[in-house]
Amino acid sequence: MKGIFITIEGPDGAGKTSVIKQLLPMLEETIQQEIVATREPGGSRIAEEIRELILNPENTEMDARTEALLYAAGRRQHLVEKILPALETDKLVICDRFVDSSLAYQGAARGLGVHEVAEINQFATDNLSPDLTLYLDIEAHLGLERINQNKKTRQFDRLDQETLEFHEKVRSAYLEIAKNHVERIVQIDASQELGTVVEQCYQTIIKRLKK
Ligand SMILES: Nc1ncnc2c1ncn2[C@@H]1O[C@H](COP(=O)(O)OP(=O)(O)O)[C@@H](O)[C@H]1O
Ligand SMILES: Cc1cn([C@H]2C[C@H](O)[C@@H](COP(=O)(O)OP(=O)(O)O)O2)c(=O)[nH]c1=O
Repeated sequence: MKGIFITIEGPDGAGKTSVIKQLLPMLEETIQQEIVATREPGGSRIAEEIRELILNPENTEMDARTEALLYAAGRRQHLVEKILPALETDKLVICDRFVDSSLAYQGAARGLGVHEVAEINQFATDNLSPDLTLYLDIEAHLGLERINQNKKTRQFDRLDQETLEFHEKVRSAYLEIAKNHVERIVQIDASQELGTVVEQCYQTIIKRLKK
């Protein structure tokens, strides 16, 4: 498999969606390889249906393990339908969120255990790990402030109902995961101006592609 698998991670409001939007045309201009941009939760028809179920603000009674299993199930379907076929045909796949999100949100913040959630995801992904992960780091309250400022343009989902404390746990878990996987994860300060964050992401990807 010659494709390259890049994931973008970070707390809510870190700027993942905004960064990817600007990054794509920059990459398309400079590299020959075809790019497939996708996102989790979702990214395929069945996985988008699972996304609706997980993020529906009315599903307040959803159990934490059910939530973790649904994310893993959606991930499996998305992987089989979209990511693996792209990698098998040598494409560059850029995915907004992947397993690290489940480790941080369900494993750490929900308290299910990072190790336990890693195990169900190893089953779901058959141990596929990204070649590179850009971790956009931001303090939880800053990410939430960004989202609140732009509430009208963004859908309010079930995880947005969580407390600041929950989002702080997410961020601490990401920092720990990044520290433990320096060979794969590059940490970028997402509190900088958007243009600077995009440029740093771009340079990191180009450096990885030259390897
Ligand atoms: N570097 C930045 N500086 C200031 N605002 C930003 C920056 N990056 C993103 N934003 C704004 O913050 C909000 C959340 O960004 P978004 O890209 O949706 O984040 P995410 O996908 O990580 O949740 C958006 O309104 C976006 O315009
Ligand atoms: C992929 C994934 C996302 N999530 C959460 C993070 C987000 O709060 C929510 C929706 O993800 P997303 O649509 O990426 O939201 P945002 O643009 O705010 O980052 O799902 C998990 O809890 N576990 C996971 O495995």
